[in-house]
Amino acid sequence: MIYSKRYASSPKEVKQMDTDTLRETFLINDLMQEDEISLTYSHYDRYIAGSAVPKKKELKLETVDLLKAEYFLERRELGIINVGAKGSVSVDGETYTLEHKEALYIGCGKKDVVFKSEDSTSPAKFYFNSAPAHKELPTKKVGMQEANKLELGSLETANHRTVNQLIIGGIVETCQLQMGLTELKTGSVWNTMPAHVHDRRMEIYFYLDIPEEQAVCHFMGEPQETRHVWMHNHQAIISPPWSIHAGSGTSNYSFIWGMAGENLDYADMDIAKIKELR
Ligand SMILES: O=C(O)C(=O)C[C@H](O)C(=O)CO
Ligand SMILES: [Zn+2]
Repeated sequence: MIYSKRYASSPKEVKQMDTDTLRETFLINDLMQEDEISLTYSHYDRYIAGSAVPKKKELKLETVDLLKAEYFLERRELGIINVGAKGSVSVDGETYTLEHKEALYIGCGKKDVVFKSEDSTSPAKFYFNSAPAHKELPTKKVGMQEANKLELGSLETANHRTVNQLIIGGIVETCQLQMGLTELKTGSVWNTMPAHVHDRRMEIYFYLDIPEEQAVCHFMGEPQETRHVWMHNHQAIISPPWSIHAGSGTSNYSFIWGMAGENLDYADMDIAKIKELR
């Protein structure tokens, strides 16, 4: 298992950071390694982002010492989205097949979570997020057809996109986790514009579908004190609750957003006016 921990930083601290420090503190660039589970534990809302790519062998989600738990989901819930080829997740012996871009929610209390690929020449690539949970809730699979879809932006402002809300109230009951997958239309490059903050929830963006040789410039920081981090395919970035999180690509792309914190209200955002960004 590849495992790391990230501390929380204050706006004052982030203001002083150079490129390397900013990347070490917020960028997650060890995801999607074959036959490995990678985990990053953030002190923001004790959120975990990780991946599992079972190529030659099945991968079991084991607990880590930091959790001081008998098993990974003893006090946590888990959301998984498959960004690779067909695979399955077995949850205490029950198997859920996940096609490309299908999601699975697993409530706390499940002891045995095992990731498998259908075909080792074309493995499944599972991206997952986990947050502390206070009660057991049913496991549920959600396909892209079941997603709650928001059509946002326009081609004129280069931000026409579909926000597919997958693990969200009304579709799946969770304790504090929300996850979804946003896809930008051809010709649109800006996600989450106008940008926002939500002091009540932290968030992590995981970028995917970025073509080879292209990249996304992710913007973070307080709305009047922004910084940027260049992102490549299958990298993720932690957004503190006080930070904007938005990006512009050199082509269109997709990203998975996941968040947790004080509430489960997706629409609870404080918009940062474009003209007031600095
Ligand atoms: O493109 C968007 O807009 C998003 O996908 C926004 C995220 O869902 C988000 O930041 C939710 O807080
Ligand atoms: Zn957000």
